[in-house]
Amino acid sequence: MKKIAVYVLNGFLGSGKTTVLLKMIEQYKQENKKVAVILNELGTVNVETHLFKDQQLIELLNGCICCTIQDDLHETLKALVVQHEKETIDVLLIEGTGVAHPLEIAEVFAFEDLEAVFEIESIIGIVDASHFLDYLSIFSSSKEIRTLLREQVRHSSIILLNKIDCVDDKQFLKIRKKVDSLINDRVPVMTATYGDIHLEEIRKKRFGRIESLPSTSSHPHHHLGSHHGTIKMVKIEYGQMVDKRILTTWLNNLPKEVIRAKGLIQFTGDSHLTHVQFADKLVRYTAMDINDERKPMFVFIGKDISKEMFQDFPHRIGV
Ligand SMILES: Nc1nc2c(ncn2[C@@H]2O[C@H](COP(=O)(O)OP(=O)(O)OP(=O)(O)O)[C@@H](O)[C@H]2O)c(=O)[nH]1
Repeated sequence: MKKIAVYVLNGFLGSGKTTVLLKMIEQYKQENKKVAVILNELGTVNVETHLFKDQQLIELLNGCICCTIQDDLHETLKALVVQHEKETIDVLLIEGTGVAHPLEIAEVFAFEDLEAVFEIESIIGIVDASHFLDYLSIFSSSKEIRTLLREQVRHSSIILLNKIDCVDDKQFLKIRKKVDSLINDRVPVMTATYGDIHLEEIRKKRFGRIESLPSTSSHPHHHLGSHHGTIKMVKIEYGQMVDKRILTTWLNNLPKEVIRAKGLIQFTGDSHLTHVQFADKLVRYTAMDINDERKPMFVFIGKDISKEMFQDFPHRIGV
């Protein structure tokens, strides 16, 4: 039986994992490949299911598959093995949470029952070129986040510097130098804007067997414990229409502990929902299909955040 090729997409919050994932799915579809996707979210909800129309999507929610719900990943993979026996799955794409440790995802594949069926082709470490250096600065981030960022880069087998459109040549060289200092020279570094990578390039640069992934052998079943213990997700459900200008101002003034936010919102006067993204300190809106009838909601991800911090959310932006 042909093995299922596995790609783990890893990278910090908002770095562009979903963007890259969608580009990869699109290309595999053009090649008529059967793709399975596992998407992991820290919280109880995935705001972005509408982006995966006509795609088998397995959502693992409410924890990190690299630690707290690693068993769920194992069970999901076992179910995929059963599915693979009936209809061949060519590729499995796994998107970790923005705070996942890549090796702890990869180590699940070392179980004997899975090793025979899956082959990790690459751990793609997606780096947000627009904010990587900022996040690594002691003035902007906690030690915990800085350590996690370095670990995510160190344990990737391909680095993808995304959001290249947001940096000039000088900044790019600085980021490249920093990334190079964290990886060994066997690890290829690619660049992308909105995840515009070509599968052919990714395939050429793959590492192949899990044993040869950087540092895997020096990390045998060793958990990093609290590497993202204080990163929390808070969900807010919101029934009213929202004024766009007020929401934008509110998001732009969120406390710095909030690293990422995403949501579905109905703006005043609209009959459709809008997908709201707050990443790398920028707010982006995308109008959604009028037939999407999900309830408006918002999730916030950040260090030591709590629901109380957002208690006045509806009063502030409701009209
Ligand atoms: N300017 C710019 N924006 C980008 C690029 N790639 C992604 N984005 C935007 O950055 C935001 C975050 O991208 P996602 O793909 O959702 O990031 P993610 O890593 O999946 O985020 P998490 O859900 O936090 O894990 C979205 O609004 C994207 O449209 C890029 O190359 N350039």
